[in-house]
Amino acid sequence: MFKIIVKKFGGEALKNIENINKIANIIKKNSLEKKIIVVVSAPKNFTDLLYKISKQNIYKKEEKNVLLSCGEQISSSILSGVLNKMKVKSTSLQGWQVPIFVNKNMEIEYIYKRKIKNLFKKNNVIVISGFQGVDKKGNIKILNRGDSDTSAVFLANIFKSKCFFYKDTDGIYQTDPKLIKTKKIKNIYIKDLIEISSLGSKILSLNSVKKIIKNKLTVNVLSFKNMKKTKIIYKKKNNNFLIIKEENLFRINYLKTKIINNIDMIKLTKKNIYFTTNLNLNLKRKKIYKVSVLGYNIKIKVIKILLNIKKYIYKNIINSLENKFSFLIKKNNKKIVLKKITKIFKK
Ligand SMILES: Nc1ncnc2c1ncn2[C@@H]1O[C@H](COP(=O)(O)OP(=O)(O)O)[C@@H](O)[C@H]1O
Ligand SMILES: N[C@@H](CC(=O)OP(=O)(O)O)C(=O)O
Repeated sequence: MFKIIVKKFGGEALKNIENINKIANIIKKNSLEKKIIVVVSAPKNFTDLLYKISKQNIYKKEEKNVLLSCGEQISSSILSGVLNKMKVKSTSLQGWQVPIFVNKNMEIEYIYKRKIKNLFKKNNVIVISGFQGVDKKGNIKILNRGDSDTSAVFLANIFKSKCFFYKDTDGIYQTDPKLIKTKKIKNIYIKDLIEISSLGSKILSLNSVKKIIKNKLTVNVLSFKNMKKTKIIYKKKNNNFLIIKEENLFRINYLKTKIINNIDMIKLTKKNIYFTTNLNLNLKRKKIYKVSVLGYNIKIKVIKILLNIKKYIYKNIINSLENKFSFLIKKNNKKIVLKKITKIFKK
């Protein structure tokens, strides 16, 4: 059998025709030696818009799924069209055409290989819509937010192929490089990616990281602009990675997460502060961000961080665990807080 590789392109890569041309050139180059499964998500912000539309209470569940999955259909058809125009033999497939079976928990259950294999007899590239599939009754189903990464990883697993995730950043940085200037992390231990993703980080979805680990898949996260990357490693090195993650509580539906429901103030020692408290509901109307600091040996820095950013912390809601430390701030203070923390870790 011919060699297959999987390449996943996200919202950034598909947000305009300039980027689409760029990624089509990357695909074209590789398609000379290998068969390529390309997994796409919706153009940037498109799914957010569809979610807003779907909030109107007029749609049945089946129609909602059709609506929310249509961003990926736009991406896959356009990209396949651009590839064919460049003389790359390509075709597009939606989740139901493959088919990719999705269960009621919005998880991929099974993917049929036959159609993909057959189409590779006449095509070099198959562009598959991520984030979507079909149920046993033939209804279109979607996955969880961010899970077009998971579509890519499942496809890589059934074809035992390598998986490449193309981003607009050239790797994983200490914090979002679009917000402030920070250091790039050269290597990241795969299990640390779980921590990062479970905090709602945008790098790879949590479900996809779990699947990567379970099936020991080879993955790369690289830039579609310059091909630079952060290496994902399977052996733990003594690197003291550090990620500072900020997230808008309302985007990730924070009120549903465990941290908030569990604990009230527990312990305050010289080195560690172990407390958190329930969010009060009027928080809902405020623009509150959760900032999390992740990494080895961060505990000893917690007091220092707190002293530096005390005045920005919102209502002292703090939570510190093994390698994690989180607190809430108001949106306007995001940049200054991130700058202050990165400075502490520079020393
Ligand atoms: N620690 C980080 N390192 C790198 N990028 C980050 C980090 N935190 C947030 N980002 C943001 O994640 C974005 C890429 O993720 P995402 O939007 O999921 O990509 P896509 O959907 O295009 O694949 C980047 O544009 C970057 O601004
Ligand atoms: N479009 C879907 C799926 C996805 O994974 O998107 P992205 O790869 O752009 O994060 C979402 O917004 O959830």
